[in-house]
Amino acid sequence: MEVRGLRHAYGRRDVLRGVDLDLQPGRLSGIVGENGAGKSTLLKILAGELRAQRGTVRHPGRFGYCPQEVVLNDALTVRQHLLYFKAAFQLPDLEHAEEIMDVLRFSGYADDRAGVLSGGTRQKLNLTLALMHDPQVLLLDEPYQGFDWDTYRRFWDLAARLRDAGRSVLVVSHLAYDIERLDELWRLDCGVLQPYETAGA
Ligand SMILES: Nc1ncnc2c1ncn2[C@@H]1O[C@H](COP(=O)(O)OP(=O)(O)OP(=O)(O)O)[C@@H](O)[C@H]1O
Repeated sequence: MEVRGLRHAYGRRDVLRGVDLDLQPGRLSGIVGENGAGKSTLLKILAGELRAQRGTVRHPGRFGYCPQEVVLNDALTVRQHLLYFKAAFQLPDLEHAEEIMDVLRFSGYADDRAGVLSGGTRQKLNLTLALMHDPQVLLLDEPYQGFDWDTYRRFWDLAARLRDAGRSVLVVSHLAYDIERLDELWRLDCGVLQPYETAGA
């Protein structure tokens, strides 16, 4: 994915002031920034959910987007969500989705309605829906929010496996935990991306 010169403002509030970013296959990348720095705005633009006022986003293939806010239908079961997305992604089966559910340890919830799931389990479903079509580029906005420690570690193992399989994985967070797991890390500060090290953190 190649991003050049992204600029975006909400009214008079400049949020992105010229963001350039290259996401390479087989790289696990991170972006950190304070609350309100513009991380979700950037990911929404990369995912095509929001149109930037200036700049370009180019990507060669399919991508997966895990938004910060979980978008589920409370009346549908976990399995019904998977079937809905299977149809949308035109997948032959749910094999990959079931593997991810197994890694995240929530296969036992397949017949539960989303409305009764715990926050962490809703997030597991959110992440599974973003990954189940095996996208080449993964855009993950605070993907481990609500995860317990064990699930958090499993998430990173999964992210590393996807990277090793040649996917581009971008993880956005307000906290720079576990930065040694990343191949590269930027800080979104004052509307531009800086290498994390040069930010002096
Ligand atoms: N739809 C909107 N209309 C107006 N302002 C917005 C809108 N969405 C975001 N903002 C503002 O833009 C700024 C960046 O918001 P954004 O959600 O991108 O930040 P963030 O880095 O993801 O924050 P957090 O870490 O708290 O999730 C904030 O000041 C926010 O209030």
